[in-house]
Amino acid sequence: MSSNVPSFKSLAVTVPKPFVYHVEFNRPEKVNAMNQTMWTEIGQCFNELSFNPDCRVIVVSGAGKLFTAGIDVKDLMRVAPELAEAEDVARKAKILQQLISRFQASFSSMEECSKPVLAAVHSACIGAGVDFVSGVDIRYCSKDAYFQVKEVDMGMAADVGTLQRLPKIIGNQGLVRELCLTGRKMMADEALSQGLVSKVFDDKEKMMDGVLKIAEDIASKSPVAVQGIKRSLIYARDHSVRDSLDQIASWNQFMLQSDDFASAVMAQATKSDDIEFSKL
Ligand SMILES: CC/C=C\C=C\CC(=O)SCCNC(=O)CCNC(=O)[C@H](O)C(C)(C)COP(=O)(O)OP(=O)(O)OC[C@H]1O[C@@H](n2cnc3c(N)ncnc32)[C@H](O)[C@@H]1OP(=O)(O)O
Repeated sequence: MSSNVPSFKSLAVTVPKPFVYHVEFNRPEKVNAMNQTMWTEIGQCFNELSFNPDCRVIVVSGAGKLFTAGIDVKDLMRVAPELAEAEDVARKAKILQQLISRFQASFSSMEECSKPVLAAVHSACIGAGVDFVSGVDIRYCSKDAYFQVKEVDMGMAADVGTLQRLPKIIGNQGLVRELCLTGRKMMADEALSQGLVSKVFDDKEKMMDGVLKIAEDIASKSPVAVQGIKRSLIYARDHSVRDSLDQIASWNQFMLQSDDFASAVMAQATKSDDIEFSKL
């Protein structure tokens, strides 16, 4: 295995295609429930891959029978004694503030990662799983998949991304509220028709083949173009059109001077598809 492939306890990282990194949630015996180790490692993984020049695209999936059962509730309960010992509401709140901020930073790392992140979901994607997929660039699933914003059944408002990002992915605001307020399962066909996922595959095997092909296609493009597109789309989501036009003008005043632009324009003009871009 190349030294440029990070190694973790709760995530399995491989390189199935040139420049395509596959990150697998790897606690199959606990249906990929997210314990403290996994929350920490998710942040470390995407921060590391963001600056890894051998990585151009990242595909995330779950090992075993389902994508993820959400937060590891047993692990979460370990915070209870610490809270009980804290003197008063201000001290208890500080402990929770730190925990929530750490988890939020972990799930913002996919968005902050300069490389596109594609999620391939099979079977269940529950609770924190929906927070996670709301933070990636493109979602795919298999026919047996469902998405469940389960936090309401735990007596809490989701706090690591779903309520902030899902309404910007699904256009139907009433539907977002219904999903979050009832905790009902959104099945694959509904996820497709409402734009949460881009494609539904017959089964996990076909999904992984299909998603890796899409990732390979993206990885064959200029990394200057791909990283610029990701950054600018996220910027445009959060800013006005005017500000976003300024952002891309500032970006491209540098990036249009790159070798990638010159060689891609030449390849288009000469109808050549034999083009290799430097690592970024
Ligand atoms: C600051 C807070 C930040 C984030 C908060 C996020 C909130 C959420 O994520 S809410 C969602 C919480 N998750 C759930 O409610 C799901 C609970 N699990 C299930 O409903 C089921 O396990 C299942 C996903 C439907 C799968 O069922 P099945 O296939 O029958 O497997 P099981 O036998 O139930 O599970 C196998 C094994 O995994 C353990 N496990 C399952 N889910 C969790 C979990 N969320 N946390 C910890 N452990 C979990 C289960 O106990 C089994 O373990 P054994 O040791 O084999 O008993």
